[in-house]
Amino acid sequence: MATRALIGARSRATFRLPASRFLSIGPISRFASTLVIAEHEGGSIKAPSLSAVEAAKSLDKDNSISMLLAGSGPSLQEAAAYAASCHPSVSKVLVADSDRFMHPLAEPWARLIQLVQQRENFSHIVAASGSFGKNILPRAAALLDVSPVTDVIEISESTKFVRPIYAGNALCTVRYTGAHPCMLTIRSTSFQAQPDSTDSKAHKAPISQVDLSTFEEDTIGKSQYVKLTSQESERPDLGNARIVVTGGRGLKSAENFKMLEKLAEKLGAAVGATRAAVDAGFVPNDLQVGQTGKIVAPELYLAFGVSGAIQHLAGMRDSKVIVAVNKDADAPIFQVADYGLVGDLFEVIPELLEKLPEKN
Ligand SMILES: Cc1cc2nc3c(=O)[nH]c(=O)nc-3n(C[C@H](O)[C@H](O)[C@H](O)COP(=O)(O)OP(=O)(O)OC[C@H]3O[C@@H](n4cnc5c(N)ncnc54)[C@H](O)[C@@H]3O)c2cc1C
Repeated sequence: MATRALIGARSRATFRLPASRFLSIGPISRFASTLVIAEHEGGSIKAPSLSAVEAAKSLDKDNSISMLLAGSGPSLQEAAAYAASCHPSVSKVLVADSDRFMHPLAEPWARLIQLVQQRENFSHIVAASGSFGKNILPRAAALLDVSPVTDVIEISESTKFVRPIYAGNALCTVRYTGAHPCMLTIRSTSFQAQPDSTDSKAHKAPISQVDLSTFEEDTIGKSQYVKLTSQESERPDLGNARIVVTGGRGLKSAENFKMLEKLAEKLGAAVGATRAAVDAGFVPNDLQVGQTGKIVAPELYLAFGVSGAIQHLAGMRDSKVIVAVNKDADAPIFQVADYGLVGDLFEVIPELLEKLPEKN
């Protein structure tokens, strides 16, 4: 192997700013009753929505948590049955069954949230901060005339939240003093659902159908569902993977990314990429990690040929262990890495592939 140096100086300091007022219209006064907007697939609730329930739990110890599911067909009913027993803190499952909600378009979903809120008057509405929640929640907030608090990573009181600002370089504490409902998107990596909280045997919440007879179509909605393009892969989902193997511009081509895919297969890991790698067309943009991509916090994050720009760090700096391989000893990624290897990735990856056993 060529000469390499191991360096490992981790400094992931973030500044904490004092609490600031987010809005000042009038305080939320009563106990929390929270609506969690849930995303479902294949008859079960997606993991980030379970994290949203976990976050809702921290709003108030007496919080009553309802989950809203929408869609149509047998998979919706299956998901509703799953939702009823997916988490002991869910006290009710609301189901909106209509072809309008077949696809996650913001317009009909936002109208649905407005309708449900007008009837149930929840104190809080929470969704995970993925593309689903980020698409729907702000529009619903506009219809309800409130300002959402986004990307919450910590809840200390029912109206006091911590969220990252300046691409994750500072943490800001905000107090929501607006009108009902207080609407939040939460980072699922900060509210991991506990394994024992998904015990399906002990708990069954009641399921009720949302009456859609007064549902108003959004007449100004301009988006249209065209098609879903998704990659068939046995690798874990990037957002929830325990190990993430990320490649940057240093990989140089789409062809070279295949090495990284092999490594991910051996490690049972998800593949991630920097924006530069995505922009260069090496991989599709759903693999992008960072400020404008996915936020991940796996147990192990391996970065190959990644410089460590702040916009990339914003998406992975909370990973438990960070390993970086870069030929430039001054690359900023080494400032957040627990283990750093100064070396050529075109030597390191083949050597790793050779030494790691095949996955059973
Ligand atoms: C508003 C905004 C939002 C952004 N959002 C994101 C985001 O979400 N995610 C994101 O990633 N970026 C984002 N960016 C872009 C970001 O600023 C950087 O440009 C990008 O992260 C750089 O990607 P990179 O590290 O792959 O490329 P580079 O910065 O070009 O780094 C490539 C690295 O590879 C190393 N290298 C080269 N060859 C080898 C080799 N053979 N072996 C080992 N190492 C090698 C080099 O030393 C270098 O450090 C955003 C930028 C802006 C302005």
